[in-house]
Amino acid sequence: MAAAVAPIPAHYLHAAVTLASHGNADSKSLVSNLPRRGAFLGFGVRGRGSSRARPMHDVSNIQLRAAGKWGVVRSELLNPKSEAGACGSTFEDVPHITDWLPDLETFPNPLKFNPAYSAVKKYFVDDDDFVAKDIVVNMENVGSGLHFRRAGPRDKIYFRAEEVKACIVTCGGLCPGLNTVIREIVCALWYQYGVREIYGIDGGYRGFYARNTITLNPKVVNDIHKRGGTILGTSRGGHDTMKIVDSIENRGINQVYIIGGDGTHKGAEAIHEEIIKRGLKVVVAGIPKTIDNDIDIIDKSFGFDTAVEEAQRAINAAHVEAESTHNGVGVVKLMGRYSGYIAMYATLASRDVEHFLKVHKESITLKYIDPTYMIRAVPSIASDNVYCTLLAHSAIHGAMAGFCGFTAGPVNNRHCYIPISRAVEKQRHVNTSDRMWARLLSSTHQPNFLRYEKVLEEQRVQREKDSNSHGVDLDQQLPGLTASHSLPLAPQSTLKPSTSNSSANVRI
Ligand SMILES: Nc1ncnc2c1ncn2[C@@H]1O[C@H](COP(=O)(O)OP(=O)(O)OP(=O)(O)O)[C@@H](O)[C@H]1O
Ligand SMILES: O=P(O)(O)OC[C@H]1O[C@](O)(CO)[C@@H](O)[C@@H]1O
Repeated sequence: MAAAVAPIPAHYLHAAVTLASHGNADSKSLVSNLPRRGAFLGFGVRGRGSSRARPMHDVSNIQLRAAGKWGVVRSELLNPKSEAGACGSTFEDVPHITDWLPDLETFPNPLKFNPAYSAVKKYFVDDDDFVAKDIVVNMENVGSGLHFRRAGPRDKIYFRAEEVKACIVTCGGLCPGLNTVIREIVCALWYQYGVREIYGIDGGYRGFYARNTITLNPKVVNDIHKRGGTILGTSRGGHDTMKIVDSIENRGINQVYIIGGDGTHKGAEAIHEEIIKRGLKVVVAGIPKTIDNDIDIIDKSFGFDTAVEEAQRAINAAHVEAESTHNGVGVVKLMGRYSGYIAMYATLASRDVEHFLKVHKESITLKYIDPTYMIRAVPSIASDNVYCTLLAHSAIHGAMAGFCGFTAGPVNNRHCYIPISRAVEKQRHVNTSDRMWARLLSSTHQPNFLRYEKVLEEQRVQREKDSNSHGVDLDQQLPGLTASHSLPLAPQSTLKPSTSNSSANVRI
């Protein structure tokens, strides 16, 4: 039985190669202990509405109380509303429809009269609640760092049910859970806020001006969460800001729910800015979707857990194939673009990996499995379904409360409204110098690929210890690799069959 390589450092992470399994998970917790004593947070921040500054005792859910009055710098409507608070804290707020339409009427949130929700103690979120991006603190910097507006229903809303005309669009690649988000936006608008006009945009951004809309209601979406894909269709390209906003204006749409990845969100930001320029009473709400998990700030994107779960099936198959053959090697290709998270988590979850291709100058039997499109086309698993529900609810509560130009998502497990510009500022990718990577290497008994010279040195020492007892020349383990390479997959070209799900005999 031969062994194989995984994971591969971030910039190479597209394929995970699997084989022999190792146990020995590193169970160290990533999160350091939070201080037990209460921390007094008295911030001088501005919030919507006003309340007294109070001490807070739970730094994992910091609720920042406003000390001053709300104010908007109208000349800077298109920039993120960033506020500096005490202790080096920054409050990155999202736009609000009153920023450009200051005299809008407000209405009581109908959830007050909803039998399910009215029983909940303190159901409405305080307007001046924020969530800390970094919750691991030491006593000297408690409360510092970035904070985002907490998501959730507000007691006052800016839309009457009968005036709402909402639309939903899905863009970019497929991702498990898309249909669940669509379903929950429709059902929550319908049942929680009494909205009756909800439309689906057919086939991504270009559907705004090139296609007819699809009428959505709870009956139409009832079972769609059990299916993969998106009932609305999706596409890449076709973003024409002017045409899209013309279509929004002409159709009288006033709530736009945009589900997509970073490209989609850049498009959403452009639509939001054009809406402000035209002074329309229209809110744009983003729901981050990416199987790659590369959207920064939020804890995790929906569909990711489903993708990792589904990847296990391919990895298991590769493992069985490899184990059943003399010198068997299984190679599994996984999606992830430049981020590498699916490969990393799938590898860590399965541990079906061994770190080297040992060179015995004999044939290996290589089985290559490409499950990429299968992984993103499946329906979402239970945990993703629940997550999608919360995302959809966060988005509609935010839109009904007049927030806009935001994307909704969990930050340290608390749902927030994040300015789109901030969410797409940079793409996240696997960090090969953080604890998770170290955990992965240790759990799968792999060397630190980034310090190749050191690895070679360690091997040399090991070889001396082994005193040639195995008859393996370790100098030949990684043929063709120079110290500048970080990826010990020298025979990569031979490991890359042209067809998917193929098998090959490779001599190395
Ligand atoms: N910079 C941009 N400005 C405006 N629109 C954009 C921009 N980048 C991408 N878009 C639009 O967003 C849509 C989706 O973009 P893209 O294909 O990059 O997928 P994505 O949203 O990043 O999702 P995925 O994670 O699946 O790749 C396309 O319709 C594209 O035209
Ligand atoms: O749908 P397409 O155009 O084949 O794109 C595939 C890409 O889309 C994603 O699934 C999502 O961005 C990537 O992981 C993958 O590289």
